[in-house]
Amino acid sequence: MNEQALRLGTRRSKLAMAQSGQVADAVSQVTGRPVELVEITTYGDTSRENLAQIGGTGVFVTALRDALLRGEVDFAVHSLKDLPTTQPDDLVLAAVPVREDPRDVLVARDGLAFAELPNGARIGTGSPRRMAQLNAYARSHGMTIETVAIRGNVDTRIGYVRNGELDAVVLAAAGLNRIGRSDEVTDFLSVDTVLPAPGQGALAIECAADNADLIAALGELDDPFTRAAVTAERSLLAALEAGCSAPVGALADLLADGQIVKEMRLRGVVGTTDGSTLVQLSTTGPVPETHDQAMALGRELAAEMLAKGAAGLMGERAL
Ligand SMILES: NCc1[nH]cc(CCC(=O)O)c1CC(=O)O
Repeated sequence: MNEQALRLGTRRSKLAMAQSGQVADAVSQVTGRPVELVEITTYGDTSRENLAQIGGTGVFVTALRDALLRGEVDFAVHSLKDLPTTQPDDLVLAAVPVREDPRDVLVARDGLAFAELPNGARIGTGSPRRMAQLNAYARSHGMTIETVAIRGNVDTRIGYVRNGELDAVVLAAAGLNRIGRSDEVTDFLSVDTVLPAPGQGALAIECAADNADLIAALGELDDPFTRAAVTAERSLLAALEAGCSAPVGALADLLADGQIVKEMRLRGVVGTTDGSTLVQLSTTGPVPETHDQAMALGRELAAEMLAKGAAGLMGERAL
């Protein structure tokens, strides 16, 4: 047994440390080698600028990828929804483990559910996708809400509710689960109301393309269904030519008849942040067995969404 430690490059945010720690344990199990966390600071961590202005969530990923390419670390763990859809040739996603809860959740004052928020409620989120869908829901249900652009880590966001600045914030269930704060959730938003970001709730374990032994070892942590689902979701995002800060939601899941998995369904949404227009479509097909088949499912839905005017809704990048 090779006892040399594997170096895992991670951001130092609480969420990144939590998910890297969990993956480190799993990698240790399958490789029999100790895993050492190497902290790397990214521009996205230090900048207080609006995410859309500094080039979207890719800013979190670049520094980790640079460390991988320089050989300073052996592998890295990313939130899949923060990964740009183009994969560099010299890096591979060696594993996409089983996805966590993909839903968005509400953390509101006084334990309120979304439908219980009073008129005029101020809801914080930095995500145009969440704004578009929350505003669309409010419009069609006779609610008035105000979506407020916020940034910061999970603690900062929840802090806006605790200090009374906002009535609620919207976060990903997976992130709260991973840092052990799921008890803060006051409402799980149905994916029929708010479709999550492509890849939300899933992690990607990335390493250098020439590291065949490590790729093979990490592959044991791969879940083929999660990989097929997130591949289809990200293919949709790429085919819409939307960036990671675009108002695009996507979720693929398996349709089963009893115990027997029949098909994969892919749902997609794109809208204006004020919620006045949403294009929301779904398609189903055989469960993809190859990367190309998963990509094709995403492209197919993108073509249908573009035919319904999706492109015109993505002009507004920021906020
Ligand atoms: N946008 C930042 C981000 N990237 C990944 C997660 C955690 C959830 C996940 O892994 O999908 C979060 C926090 C959030 O959106 O609340």
